[in-house]
Amino acid sequence: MLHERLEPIYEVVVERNHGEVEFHQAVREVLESIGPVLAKHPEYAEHKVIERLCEPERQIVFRVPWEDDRGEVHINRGFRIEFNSALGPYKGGLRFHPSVYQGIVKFLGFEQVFKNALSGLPIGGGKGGADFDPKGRSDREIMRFCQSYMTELHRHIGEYTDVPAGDAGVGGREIGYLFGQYKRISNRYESGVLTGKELAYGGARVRTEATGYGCAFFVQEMLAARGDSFEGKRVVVSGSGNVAIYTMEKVHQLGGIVVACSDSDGYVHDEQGIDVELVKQLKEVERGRIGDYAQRLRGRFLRGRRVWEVPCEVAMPSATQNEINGADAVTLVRNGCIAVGEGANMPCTPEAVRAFQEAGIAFGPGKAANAGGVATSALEMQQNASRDSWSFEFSEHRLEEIMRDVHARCHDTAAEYGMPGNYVAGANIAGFTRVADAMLGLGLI
Ligand SMILES: NC(=O)C1=CN([C@@H]2O[C@H](COP(=O)(O)OP(=O)(O)OC[C@H]3O[C@@H](n4cnc5c(N)ncnc54)[C@H](OP(=O)(O)O)[C@@H]3O)[C@@H](O)[C@H]2O)C=CC1
Ligand SMILES: O=C(O)CCC(=O)C(=O)O
Repeated sequence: MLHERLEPIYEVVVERNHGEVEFHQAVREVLESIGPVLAKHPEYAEHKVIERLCEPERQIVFRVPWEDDRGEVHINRGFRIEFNSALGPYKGGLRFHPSVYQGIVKFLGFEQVFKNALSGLPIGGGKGGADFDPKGRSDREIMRFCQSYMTELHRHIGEYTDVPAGDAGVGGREIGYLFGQYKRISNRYESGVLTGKELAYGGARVRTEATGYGCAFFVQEMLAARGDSFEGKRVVVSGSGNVAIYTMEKVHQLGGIVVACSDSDGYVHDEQGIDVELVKQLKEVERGRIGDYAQRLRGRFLRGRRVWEVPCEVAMPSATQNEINGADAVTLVRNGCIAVGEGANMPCTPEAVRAFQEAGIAFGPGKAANAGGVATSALEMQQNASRDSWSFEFSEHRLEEIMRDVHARCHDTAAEYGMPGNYVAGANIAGFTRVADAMLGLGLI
């Protein structure tokens, strides 16, 4: 249910952003949480802060022409949504996936605004991408696509303006090609213009691991708040990309056992515990399919099946939006799940979130649980600005501290507003109030 002042705002969002259902979903979830804030802070409504927050500051849509290895020309559509810069330069990743359209980029940008606020760091929110499918493309094709994409994007970004990074389909290889093209056409070695770079050209240690490690740290905090830990827990992780791989690695270090992971073909089930080095080899080096895991080592590959049918105590969705529906959530709860940490952005449908909350399990929403990636990107910006390079140990320690703070902010805010244990409300309210206060201070812009 929405607060009476928020229902008309939501209706306008739906009308003005026709058909962008993922964006509507993300807005509704935040609006459902912030009703109690309006009672305490009428100034937010008076200055139309919420209406302003729902409208991106700038939306860029552009043509990306490129040529494949056979000489055929392709045209993709590129996006960058510069959502809110009240707290700092727009910050957020680029997604290359055929499903990308305005509504996906907008939902991701909107989530990013609150996530970045929650991190406590000086970064605004933005997101971008293209409806380009990198699967099966050669390195040269990826390079040509990235160069064409950056040929337009370069005029919109900068260390003090907008700092993109990776997201699904965009990792170190793509960031390298994007940075190379930016450097060439701007004639500036502006390290802080992109994050997620390789160490050889201004990258930061732990950025590759940060989203997954951070999510494991967040779940560890939620379990500790209930007097529990990862020790001996069966864990299911979806996906087998960047977030999933480093979630699995850290869960194992913290004493849990990841028994299943997936890709869009199906899932692999390994009761002895997923061998993360093999997944790295299959996915990061060979850019292959998770189905090969069982043939190479052990376990079973179940094609076309849903990974959430595997019994576990902790579920960590790390693939894509809306990948756990209401029925999956009921199955997880029935099978003994006690905690969920969202590594992906908005992987649980509203029905799934409701089922988890009604069952009283610890539920960490993405804008809190996966904030470690963007937070470590902000640390990369800090190192670039000071021409410094921190050790792995120091960087990981900073990440762990940040995730502990994010957890505390959500936990304490939920309690302050009379909803103890509700991390969704805590994350939305804490993120919202930090951005809203900055927007009030900056005047009507
Ligand atoms: N990278 C980062 O730093 C951050 C990422 N995120 C979020 O985490 C999620 C994953 O990102 P990331 O790991 O970087 O992306 P990657 O592209 O590295 O990996 C995505 C993984 O998810 C799998 N996948 C995609 N769709 C499905 C599906 N429908 N069912 C099962 N598996 C699927 C992919 O499989 P396949 O290869 O078959 O497509 C792949 O294994 C996204 O929601 C992203 O927005 C959030 C914060 C930061
Ligand atoms: O590191 C970044 O700037 C972006 C990370 C990201 O895209 C996300 O948090 O969803």
